[in-house]
Amino acid sequence: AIYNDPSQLPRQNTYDFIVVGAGNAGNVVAARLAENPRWRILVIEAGRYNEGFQDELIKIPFFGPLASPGTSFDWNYTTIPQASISNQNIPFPRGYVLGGSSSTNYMVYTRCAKDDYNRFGEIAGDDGWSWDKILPYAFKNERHVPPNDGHNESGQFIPELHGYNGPLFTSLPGFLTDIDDRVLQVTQENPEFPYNPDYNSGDPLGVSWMHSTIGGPLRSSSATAYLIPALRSHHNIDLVYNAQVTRLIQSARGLDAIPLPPQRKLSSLLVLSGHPRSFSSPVLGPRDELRQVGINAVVDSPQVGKNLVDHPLLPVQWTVNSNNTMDPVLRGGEALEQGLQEYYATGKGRLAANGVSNHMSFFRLPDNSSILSEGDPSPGGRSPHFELAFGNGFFTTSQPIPQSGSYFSIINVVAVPSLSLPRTPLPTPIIDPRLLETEFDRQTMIYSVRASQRFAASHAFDDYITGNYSTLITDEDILTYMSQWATTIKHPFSTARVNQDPSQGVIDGQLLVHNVRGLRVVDASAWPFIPAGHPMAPVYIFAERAADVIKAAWS
Ligand SMILES: Cc1cc2nc3c(=O)[nH]c(=O)nc-3n(C[C@H](O)[C@H](O)[C@H](O)COP(=O)(O)OP(=O)(O)OC[C@H]3O[C@@H](n4cnc5c(N)ncnc54)[C@H](O)[C@@H]3O)c2cc1C
Repeated sequence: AIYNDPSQLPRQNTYDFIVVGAGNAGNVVAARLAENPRWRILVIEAGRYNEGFQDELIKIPFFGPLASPGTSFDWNYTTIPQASISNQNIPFPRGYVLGGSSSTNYMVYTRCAKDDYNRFGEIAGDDGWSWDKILPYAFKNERHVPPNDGHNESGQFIPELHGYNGPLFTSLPGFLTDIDDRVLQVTQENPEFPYNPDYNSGDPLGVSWMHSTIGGPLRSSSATAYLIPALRSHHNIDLVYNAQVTRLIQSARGLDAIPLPPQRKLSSLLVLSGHPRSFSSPVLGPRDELRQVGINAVVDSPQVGKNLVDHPLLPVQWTVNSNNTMDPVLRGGEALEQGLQEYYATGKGRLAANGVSNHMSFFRLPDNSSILSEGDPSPGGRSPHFELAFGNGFFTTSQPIPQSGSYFSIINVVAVPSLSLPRTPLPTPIIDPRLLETEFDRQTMIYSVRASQRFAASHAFDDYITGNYSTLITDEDILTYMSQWATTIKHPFSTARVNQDPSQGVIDGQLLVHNVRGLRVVDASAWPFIPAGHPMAPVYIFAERAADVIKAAWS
C-alpha cells in the first residue's frame, strides 16, 4: 500500500526490512527483497510522489536538466563558497522524489571501467564486487530497447554486452543531430580520439554512442522500473512518502526509524539508501563533533559524512553556422511549443530524446604527462582521467544561455578528482566538495579543455564552427574561465564509504555499518571512491548485488 503520511501506517503492520530512501539504489533493494513473499518491506521516502504537479519535467527526456534545481523534485541544497570557483555557492541538486536522483538526473548510462569495480572488490575484501563477478547484475538491471526514432542502431553498440530482460530501459540516442557524423569523422581523422564501439564493455576509453535510461519517449527511473511495479505486483511491500527519517533507534527489540508510529515488532534490518544521508539525517556520526551541535549520536562513526568527492564540470562553446535543433527549444517560445505538440501527438522529436549529447568519450592523460608526476589517482590503466561530451547547442548548467545564435558545446569533466574531504554532518548540511582545489584537478581540466579545442579544430568541423564563444588562449585564460563557470556534475560519492577498517570507513564489504547490528548502507555514499564516469549505472549494478547479499544473509 502507499501512504503519504507516516501516521496513516496501520499500527499492526510489522516489517522485516525498512528501506530509508526510495532513490536510485533504495528502490532496487526494496523491489528485489519483495520478491520473497515471506518478508514484509517498508520504504520510507522524504520527498514527493513522482506523478502530479510538473511531472513532465521528470518524464520528458529533453527536460532532464530542467528537473532541478529550484523545483519540488529537488532538495535544493547549495554548497558553501567554493574557493576555486570565485567563492560561489554552487547549487547541489539531489532528487527529492520517488526514484531519487534517478528521476531527476540527465539519464546518461555509463557502467564505467572494469578497474573501478576491481578496486572496489579489493578495498571491500570481497571479489563479488569485481567486474567479472558483478557483470551479471548489469544484465539483470538492463532492458536495452531500440532508439525512439527507430533508426538502425547496428554498429552503434555491441549487442551482446547488454541486458534485454531487466526492468530499467536503456537506449541509444532517439534524435539524431547534425554533429553526429562530424563527431564520428573526428575518430577517423585524429588518433587522439579513437572510436570505441561500446563504452559499456568495461573499457570506456574513446568515443562511443551514448546510452540513456530512456524507453520510447519516457525517462526510466528506479521508481518506474522497480518501485511502482513492485508495489503493483506484491502485497508485502508498503511505501510512505513525504516522510523524512530523522532518527534511527536501536533497542533490544531491533531497529526502527523515526517518524514511524510505534511498531509492535520492529524491523530486523534497516537499509539506508538516502544518499547522501550525511546531508540530511545525521543519525550516525562522529560523536564528539555531533555533540557540539546538540546531537547525541547513538553510534560513534567517525567517517560518516566525510570523504565527499565529486566530479567537476566545465562546458566550452563555439558558434556555428547551422541552425541546430537545440538552441531554439532551450530559449522557449515557438520552438518549444512545436516540440511539445509533436511530443504529445507522436511521442517523437527533439523532446523525446536526451538533449545532453549523442556521444560520450573518455580519455587518459598521456603517460608522460607532468600532471601525473605526483601519482595517478585512476584505478587502472584503462580507466579515464577526463571526459568529453558533445552538445548540439549551448549546453551549460552554470552560464546564461545567449538569446541568439547557434552553438556547439563540449562538456569537460575531471573523471578522477584527486580530493576527498573531511566534513562534518550537521542538521543543516554543510556541503563542501572543494571543487577543483587540487593542482591535479585544475591541470586535468586545463588538459581536457585543450583536448576539446583540438577536437573542435578537426577538419570535420571546418565548415561548421565559425568561432570561439569564449577566448581561451593561455592557461591563465582557462583558469579564469574555470573560476567563473566550473560547477559540479552532481555526483557526490563516498560519505559512508566501504572500508574494512572502521577508522577508515563506515561500512564493511557486506555493506553493514561497523559496530551496529542490522544496519546496512546501499547507495552512492557506500562506494569507497567515485567511479570514473557517470555513476547511476554503477549504483544500479551495485544495488542489484547488494539485494542478493542481503537475501543470502537472511535466507
Ligand atoms: C541533476 C543530476 C544529474 C545527474 N546526471 C547523471 C547522469 O546523467 N548519469 C549518471 O550516471 N548519474 C547522474 N547523476 C548522479 C546519479 O543520479 C546519482 O549518483 C545516483 O542516482 C545516486 O543514487 P542514490 O541511490 O545514492 O541516491 P538518490 O537516488 O539521490 O536517492 C536518495 C533518496 O533518499 C531520499 N532521502 C534522503 N534522505 C532521506 C531521509 N532522511 N529520509 C527519507 N528519505 C531520504 C531522497 O529524497 C532520495 O529519494 C546526476 C545527479 C543529479 C542530481
